[in-house]
Amino acid sequence: MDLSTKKCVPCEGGTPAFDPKQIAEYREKIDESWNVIEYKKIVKEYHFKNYKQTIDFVNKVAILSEKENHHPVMHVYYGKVVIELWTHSVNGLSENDFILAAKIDKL
Ligand SMILES: C[C@H](O)[C@H](O)[C@H]1CNC2=NC(N)=NC(=O)C2=N1
Repeated sequence: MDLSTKKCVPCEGGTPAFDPKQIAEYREKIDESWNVIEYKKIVKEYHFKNYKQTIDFVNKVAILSEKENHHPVMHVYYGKVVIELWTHSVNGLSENDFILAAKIDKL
């Protein structure tokens, strides 16, 4: 199943965050360059030639996030963006995080 073809869906309140087994399963569905941090979030660095390309990418991610109604934390540097994904409403990881990761990697 190509996660990038799925749509993020609002998390019902009370939905539990993914457990380590689910995280391991979904981890295999996204690029290996994503790192799982303490079973709480997934993080990936993107590198660019200059600041304009960096900001162009950030804007594309912002537009995608609005469309999916699922938003990453983005740390923006001169030629690098560090993207952190987790689901705030469950204070951990959900399928939405892995869907958005797959979509971001296709931008
Ligand atoms: C009301 C709105 O749907 C929610 O606040 C959405 C917005 N974007 C979100 N993004 C992320 N990463 N986690 C959320 O729980 C979340 N919730």
